[in-house]
Amino acid sequence: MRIRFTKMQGAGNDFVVLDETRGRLGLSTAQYRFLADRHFGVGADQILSVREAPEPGLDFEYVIHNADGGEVEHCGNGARCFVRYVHDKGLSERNPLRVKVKNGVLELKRLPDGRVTVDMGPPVFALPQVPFEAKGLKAEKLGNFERWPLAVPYAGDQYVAVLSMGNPHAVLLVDDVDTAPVAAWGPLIENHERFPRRVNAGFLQVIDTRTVKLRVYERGAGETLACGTGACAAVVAGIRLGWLGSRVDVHTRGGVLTIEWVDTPEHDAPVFMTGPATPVFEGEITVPDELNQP
Ligand SMILES: N[C@H](CCC[C@H](N)C(=O)O)C(=O)O
Repeated sequence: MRIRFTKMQGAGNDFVVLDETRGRLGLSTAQYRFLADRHFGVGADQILSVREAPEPGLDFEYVIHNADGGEVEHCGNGARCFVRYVHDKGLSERNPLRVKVKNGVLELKRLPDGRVTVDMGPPVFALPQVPFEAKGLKAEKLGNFERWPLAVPYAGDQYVAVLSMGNPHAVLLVDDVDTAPVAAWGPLIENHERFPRRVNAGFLQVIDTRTVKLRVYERGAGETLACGTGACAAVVAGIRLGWLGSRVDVHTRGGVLTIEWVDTPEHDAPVFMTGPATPVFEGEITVPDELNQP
């Protein structure tokens, strides 16, 4: 199958974007994996599909697949690229856009300077909704949050903050992101048995109450240069743990994301993320039909 795509990146987190507003491509997991492959395909952390809105009052549906081909609930950097793509392709002039994702609706607003602010919705802390299995563990209370001792093979118990931004996150505090064991511990945390649907592992270094550095070993993609939902999860955790203020610049290896969240007694305010969204190139590629097994 011959398909057209647009390559985009948001703070170095890179995407293949597909226009499915005029019909579904019907790609299989193996075909998504092919598109993301950096040697045999286009190469990307995630594949983003732009689809017709499933119901009135919404502008589009936004569907995300990780580089491993699995469909996921959310992608923050991708959401910024989504609105840039829709406007550049003339699919809509509305700003902000309201788009349906797996677990909710996002509002995407392009700013005059070209950056995009996304209303990422509220964080979710209920462990069964992350999901995280805490049975038999004793949490460490800190600020108005808790951290859980995660047994990391060969590294002992590592305390992580656990929450969801629609997708699951485990946030670990480190002294220095540049020397943190991201490559070694990332896959061990991603595939930890206490996360039944795996997890994105964030390595957070606090510089001051308004500034952090972050590396994320992403579920289904490995370490990326930036992770939007990971930045949101890290800042929300840092605020609740008492380390951060309500507006934080997150320095990732691919750029800076600004996250804003006002903690309230119910902890259910929406998280706002602002950052870049950049088209890189247009292309066409033949996706092997023999990969189209269910
Ligand atoms: N790997 C993530 C999806 C992409 C998230 C990330 N690229 C972002 O910008 O939020 C997951 O499996 O939940």
